[in-house]
Amino acid sequence: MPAMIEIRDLTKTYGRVAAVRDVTFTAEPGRVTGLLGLNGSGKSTTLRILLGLTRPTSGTALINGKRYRELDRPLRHVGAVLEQGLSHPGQSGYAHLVTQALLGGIDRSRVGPLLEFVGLEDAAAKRTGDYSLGMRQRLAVATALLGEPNVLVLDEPANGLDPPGMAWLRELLRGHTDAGGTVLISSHLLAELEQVVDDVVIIGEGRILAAAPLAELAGTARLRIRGGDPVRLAEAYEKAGAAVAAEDDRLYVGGLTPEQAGDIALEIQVPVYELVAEAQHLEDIFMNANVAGAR
Ligand SMILES: Nc1ncnc2c1ncn2[C@@H]1O[C@H](COP(=O)(O)OP(=O)(O)OP(=O)(O)O)[C@@H](O)[C@H]1O
Repeated sequence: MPAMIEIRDLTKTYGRVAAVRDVTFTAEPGRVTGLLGLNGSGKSTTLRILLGLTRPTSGTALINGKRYRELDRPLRHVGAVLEQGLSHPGQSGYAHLVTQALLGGIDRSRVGPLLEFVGLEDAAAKRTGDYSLGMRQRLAVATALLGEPNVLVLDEPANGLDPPGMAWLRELLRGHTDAGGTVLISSHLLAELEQVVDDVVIIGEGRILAAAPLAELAGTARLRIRGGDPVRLAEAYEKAGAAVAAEDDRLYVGGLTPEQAGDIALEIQVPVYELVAEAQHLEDIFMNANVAGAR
């Protein structure tokens, strides 16, 4: 079976607070899926349910077709890097990995090569309490890879990584998906994520605001239009099914090609002074989704 993550109709309420509401999305094999949201939007809750650390109020979160608790030898299916970090600061990186290997029923012979793989071979004997934040992230990634899982789940892995560390992580994740693995990564660092994700899931106040391939979201360039009668232009574009936002004397129009927008202006006899197709960055996509979600 291909490695994948399937979240369906997931809801989690804490008393009267709905941390996650009716969340549905999939993270597919061979692709890096980014789960994006502001603080408190429900990212961690979704990931914690996926990893069997929190019970959902309703709905399902499956890894390779099963709930985490139903997985036989879960570390062989899924490796996770969560925010809370490592438990024992007095242990060396090597000892930490050996302990985790033993707990997970994994041969300790994997530890040496893994330390090398994440670039910690020279720090293997050092106490993890003396590790830098970046080194701790590398060790957390090594821990996640212990069972050679085909699914990787990373909660805010970019925190604490410097630019070379980020480049290292990007390459590692790309290698994982090139080999057919699945990666789900949560973050609010949009510029960093933009360089690594294939698919984007935007979550706000516990709800999915957008879910699509990045290329599709970024490719739907919006048009910036300045014309003689913005009000009539906006009406005509909306009638044609476009999403229109006005700012000063400019309109931002989504869902039309430049040709369509020009033809419509000609039809209603409104002159156009400026018409620009703007490519969207992940940051714009994210902000637009949150603005639309708040309406
Ligand atoms: N154990 C809990 N008890 C009560 N409320 C909770 C609990 N865990 C999360 N929440 C609430 O659920 C909402 C979503 O929290 P969650 O941690 O999933 O967000 P997040 O997107 O991961 O944010 P962050 O980036 O800050 O970690 C928040 O309003 C939070 O206060």
